Amino acid sequence: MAALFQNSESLQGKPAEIQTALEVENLNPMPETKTGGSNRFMGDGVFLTWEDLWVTVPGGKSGSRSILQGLTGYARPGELLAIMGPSGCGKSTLLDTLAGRLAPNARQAGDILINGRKQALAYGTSAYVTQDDALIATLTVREAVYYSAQLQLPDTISKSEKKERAEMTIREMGLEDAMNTQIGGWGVKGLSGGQKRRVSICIEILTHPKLLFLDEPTSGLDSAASYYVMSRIASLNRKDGIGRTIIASIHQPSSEVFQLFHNLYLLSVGKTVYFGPVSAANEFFALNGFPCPSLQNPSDHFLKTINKDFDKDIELGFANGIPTEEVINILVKSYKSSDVYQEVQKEIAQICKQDGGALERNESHASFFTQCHVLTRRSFINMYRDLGYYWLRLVIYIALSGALATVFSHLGTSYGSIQARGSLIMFVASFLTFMAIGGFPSFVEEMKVFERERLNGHYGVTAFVLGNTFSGLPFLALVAIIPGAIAYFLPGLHKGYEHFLFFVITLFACMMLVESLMMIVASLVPNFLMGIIVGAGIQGMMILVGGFFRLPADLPKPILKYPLYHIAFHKYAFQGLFKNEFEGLTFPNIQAGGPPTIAGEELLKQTWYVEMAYSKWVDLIILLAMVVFYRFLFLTIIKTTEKVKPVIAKFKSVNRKERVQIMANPSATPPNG
Ligand SMILES: Nc1ncnc2c1ncn2[C@@H]1O[C@H](COP(=O)(O)OP(=O)(O)OP(=O)(O)O)[C@@H](O)[C@H]1O
Repeated sequence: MAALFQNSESLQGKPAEIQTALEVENLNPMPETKTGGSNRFMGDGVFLTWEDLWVTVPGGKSGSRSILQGLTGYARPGELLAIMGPSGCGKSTLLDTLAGRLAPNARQAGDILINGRKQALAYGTSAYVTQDDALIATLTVREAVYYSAQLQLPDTISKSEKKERAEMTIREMGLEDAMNTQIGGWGVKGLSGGQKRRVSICIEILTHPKLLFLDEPTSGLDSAASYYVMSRIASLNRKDGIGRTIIASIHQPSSEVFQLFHNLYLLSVGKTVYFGPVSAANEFFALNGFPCPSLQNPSDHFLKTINKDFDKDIELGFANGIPTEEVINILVKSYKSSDVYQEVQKEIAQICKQDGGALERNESHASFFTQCHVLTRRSFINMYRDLGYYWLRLVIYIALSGALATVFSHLGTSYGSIQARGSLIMFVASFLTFMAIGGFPSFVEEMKVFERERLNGHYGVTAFVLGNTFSGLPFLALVAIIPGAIAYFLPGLHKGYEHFLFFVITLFACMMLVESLMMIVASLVPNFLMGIIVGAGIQGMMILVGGFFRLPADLPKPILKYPLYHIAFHKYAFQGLFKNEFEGLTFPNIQAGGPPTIAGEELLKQTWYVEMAYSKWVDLIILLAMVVFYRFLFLTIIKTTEKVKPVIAKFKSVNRKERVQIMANPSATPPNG
């Protein structure tokens, strides 16, 4: 092995072969790329380096297990780096760590530098095609990519040019025939998994990002489509004369696809088995006693050699009769002592010496107004097409209002109608508003798309919140007016359109409040089931202390003293609706010895202890102010999370003592548990 790695001459011909292949395809006319020769002419490109990178998560006997162990490497402009390894070896974790998107429970240590500087990535500094496709299921391929183009490209580019850029990218990804097909999701069959992958790629390469991460871009694709897609990604390097830095994790590349890559990062159980030129990997394996059989795809051979998941299956046998764990250790050790590794370190030192500039955020260049406008339209179309977002709710609300109208039919103005009116209002203010929780699953899906687009810098948080708010208004109005009219007029609540208007606006405000509350929940608990439970629990508590089930004066002191009673929006909904209903009405009094009639105002004061110091319109204004406050709170939470995450990451770095422990006993904390 030493011969190969001491004599870099032996490596020189191979990139040229690859180069020739690429030039034939006219895809990737990049200059020679060999170990030790960084592309310094790529002045505007991004050099990414990482040294002694560790990632640990809670678990294992010692309380933490290491997913990545001391990884070192670099990615240079104009080059494609392939991260390969068996399933579960840490490929996605490496990409996430490099892209600054490590999971909250993980801790990292080691240096990741951009152009030789420490810089926090994410939120627009790079583009990342994640393993899961977070797309809006109701949009067609054309719409999804075009909306993205409108959000990401500057206002100076005309609409027709944006459309043309979007459609060209779709065609480049081989999706022309699916241009008008809905993406699809649960319940709606749309694109295949491989087609969705390609839509995700389209969206992220529209702006030709300087630093691009792709997590298994070819999963779900056949070998021809994989080659085609990877070729297009490689061809980004030809655009505008700027070299792009592209890092992709990849499973089972065909030999053709494999040759599109310049460097290979081979991982197993979180350790570096090999990092260097693709062309030299074969020799590295051969010199360590694991040569690739002729006629076998080298990438298949590498993965088979370092996959220990099936060691227990004697039938499959081991490479050269050696247990795979041992094979991995041999390769890891051998690599660490190779000249290639020395070259890698020299190269990193060279890169770090350069006075590179900080990587600018690739924030949306569309104006704030354009972002709001496009997001409102996109969200409106999604809400309109997604049956579960509002339409199903409208149907259920109509059915419930019909049931309400039947149960409370012919209310009249008898003494008994006092209690019936109170119960009807209570049902509307609590249960009908509670039902607004029904849009949560659709909202969670929307939040996944937001998370991806936000991290990739497509638009700002404020534009998203405004877009989502404006787009939902017509639907909420519809859900408030139609079922509201059924529940109001059929039983015969307080006559007069002013009273009906107040009833409908209160219902509308309460539903908006529940939606806003669920948005806050979704930003903190981004899990569908947990979110529903948390949201329902909070509302249940608010309903309970809202002043109907227990009269406000009788509520235990802590509930009144502490803010729960005052922040429970049901309090204002109950109060406002009760005032709206009872003020101005009189009822016969059946109690012996009392006056012949009871005024509604008396009932409000003496029976329900409603706060009469202010009018029902004040209650409504408080509700509307709460809507604004809740939306603002949602915005603040997202913005704060963005700022706090990098700070938390700093505090969570793996300390030296832990690293020493892991190194001393690596098998005690295997990345695969
Ligand atoms: N946040 C986390 N908390 C706990 N364990 C984690 C976390 N992230 C990753 N892991 C574990 O680390 C290991 C590596 O995961 P990772 O997703 O990086 O592997 P991978 O090589 O990308 O796998 P695949 O090819 O199957 O996608 C797995 O065992 C996984 O369960």
